[in-house]
Amino acid sequence: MIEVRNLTKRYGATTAVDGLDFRVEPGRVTGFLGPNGAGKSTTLRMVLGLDRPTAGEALVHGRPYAELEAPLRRVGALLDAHAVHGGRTARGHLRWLAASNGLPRRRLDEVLQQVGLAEAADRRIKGFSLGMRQRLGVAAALLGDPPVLLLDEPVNGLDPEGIRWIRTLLRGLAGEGRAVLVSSHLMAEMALTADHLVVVGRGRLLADLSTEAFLAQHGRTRVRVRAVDPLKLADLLRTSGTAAEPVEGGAWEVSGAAPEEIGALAARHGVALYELSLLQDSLEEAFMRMTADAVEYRAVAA
Ligand SMILES: Nc1ncnc2c1ncn2[C@@H]1O[C@H](COP(=O)(O)OP(=O)(O)OP(=O)(O)O)[C@@H](O)[C@H]1O
Repeated sequence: MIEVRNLTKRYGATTAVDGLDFRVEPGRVTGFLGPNGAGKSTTLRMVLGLDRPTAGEALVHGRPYAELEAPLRRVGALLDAHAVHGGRTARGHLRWLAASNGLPRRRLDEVLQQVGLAEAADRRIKGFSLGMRQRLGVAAALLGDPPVLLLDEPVNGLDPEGIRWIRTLLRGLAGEGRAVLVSSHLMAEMALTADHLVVVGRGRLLADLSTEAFLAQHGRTRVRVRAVDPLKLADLLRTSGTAAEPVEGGAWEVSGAAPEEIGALAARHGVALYELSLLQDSLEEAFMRMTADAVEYRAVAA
């Protein structure tokens, strides 16, 4: 388990992480989300002992990372897929990591197989595509068979098949009871992968709840309705007291009413419908709405 308590990091006048508190529980994938500059990477670096907190603490299995014995057996991490020696082969890179952590040699072939790099094991990393480097980074994270995994943007550079592979892998690892923390900007992907979300903005905690609860709290639902006679429908909606907005193609989007209510209303007034459907915000839309005030850099309209 990862536990972050009042975690704070200041760089001069910039407060990158501002009193964060959250836990990453075993048995689920926790998505770590936030706009650019929100403090995600800084937090992950502090969890891994690569940066020292200005205040507060980040604990893995109840201890700071630096105090863990054989850390690769306790927590696996993928931070920067480029931070590898290009002159080494994939197997050479993993062999060096395994030796420095006292891990058995048989793990090399197991993880190379698991990430789909068995064929490329003896090629030099400098010839690897970004996707292959990501896979190698995942292999390194899995090498010690750790109960905690921490991955910063693991799907960067992966093609659709690779993205699907990461999703299945992470869900499988959580299914085995591991604690998985994964940061990503790809909301559609997070909606499919993460059971739980920790959302940060300007270094502060904005939300810590299940993906389902996040969507229920921050996503809107509307009813899309389209009738044979658009003018009749418009009149009906206007007099019904619902909040309705016209959209393209003569359709309307109604908020604050269920499809059943709109359908029954239309039937009572003899308005034949072509379409009646419930629209739910995607995780991306819900996320954009909740973080709108916490975006550090945004395009300003000229
Ligand atoms: N070494 C550093 N020195 C000074 N400021 C830093 C340093 N590292 C990060 N920052 C600042 O801290 C803030 C948080 O940065 P961080 O990289 O943690 O955000 P992030 O959420 O990971 O962003 P992104 O999604 O863009 O990767 C930013 O304002 C950044 O400029």
